[in-house]
Amino acid sequence: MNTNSKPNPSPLPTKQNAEQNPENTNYAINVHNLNKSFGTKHVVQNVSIEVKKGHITGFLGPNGSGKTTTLRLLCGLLTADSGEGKVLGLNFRKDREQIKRQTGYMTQKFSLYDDLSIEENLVFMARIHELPNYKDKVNITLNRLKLYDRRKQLAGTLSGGWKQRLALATATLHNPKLLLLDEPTAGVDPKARRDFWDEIHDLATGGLTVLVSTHYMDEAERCHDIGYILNGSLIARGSSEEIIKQSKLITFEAECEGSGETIKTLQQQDGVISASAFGKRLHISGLDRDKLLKAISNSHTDKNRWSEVESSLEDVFIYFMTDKKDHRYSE
Ligand SMILES: Nc1ncnc2c1ncn2[C@@H]1O[C@H](COP(=O)(O)OP(=O)(O)OP(=O)(O)O)[C@@H](O)[C@H]1O
Repeated sequence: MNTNSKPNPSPLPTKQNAEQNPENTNYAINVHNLNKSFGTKHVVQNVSIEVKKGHITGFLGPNGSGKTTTLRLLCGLLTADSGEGKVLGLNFRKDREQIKRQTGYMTQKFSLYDDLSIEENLVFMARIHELPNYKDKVNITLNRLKLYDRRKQLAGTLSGGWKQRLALATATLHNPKLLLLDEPTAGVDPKARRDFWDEIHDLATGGLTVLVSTHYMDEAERCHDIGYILNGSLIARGSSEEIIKQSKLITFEAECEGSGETIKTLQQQDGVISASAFGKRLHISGLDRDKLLKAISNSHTDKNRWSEVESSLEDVFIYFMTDKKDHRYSE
């Protein structure tokens, strides 16, 4: 299956309704028709997004689809070419400085000073934010993120998980109302990722609104809502369950080891959007049940081993990335 080209499919229904009123104070973000170009490249195209206060929204999409640019536009780090609306109750184009002050931003590279200790990194950040009583705030943050015992350790000597924890500490030290996380768990182990997400949920329960860009399905499932961006357009928006349902994707699974040949045969069948092996299971997805059943019978696998299962978020995202236009969003 050729997945190299990435066309823009027609948008799926998004969660847009009367609640979009920019004055609605339940929303931390309520921005419409956001556009941004770099030279001739239209990187963010008419993106409209609303995020409730205290919600965690995940942005997914292929590399270069515009996730980071969208995050940066929303928090005032980049200027939009056009668009309107409010972020944290402020005009997102005119009040960028105020929005930035109330935003925490954690990048994939963690932006730490390796030659400073954990505590010195936090003190430095506190001074940048001109925080009053900064020593108290640093101590509270050290304790909250369980960094106190290591506070004298140089950041450059920390493992990936501890660096991530320190980066989260520096991004939240000033008690922001909005937290942006750009692929925050790339390269950290599963335990550190889990602890990180527990902390993010605690912060959200306390009212912090979180936007996170990620390539991980399990992280997407931990978000309250997801936005899928393809070629600069927001093509799907909702909870993971809603996105799976909206896609109308049908998936069959078989308990058998799939040889490369079987998978190849399945991939070439009419109506098959994706076919792949997961350990001892084969998985095929498409939009037309009859065509999928025909593909199964053409694949020389035991028909009785196949059963229809609920599509996963990963199945749906692979579907969004395929170039088989004839399969898209057919009723
Ligand atoms: N400052 C810039 N100047 C020119 N082009 C840029 C700039 N920032 C981003 N781009 C381009 O805009 C497009 C979208 O980039 P962006 O970083 O938003 O994508 P992304 O979805 O976050 O990608 P990834 O998953 O790889 O991080 C890419 O083609 C990128 O090269």
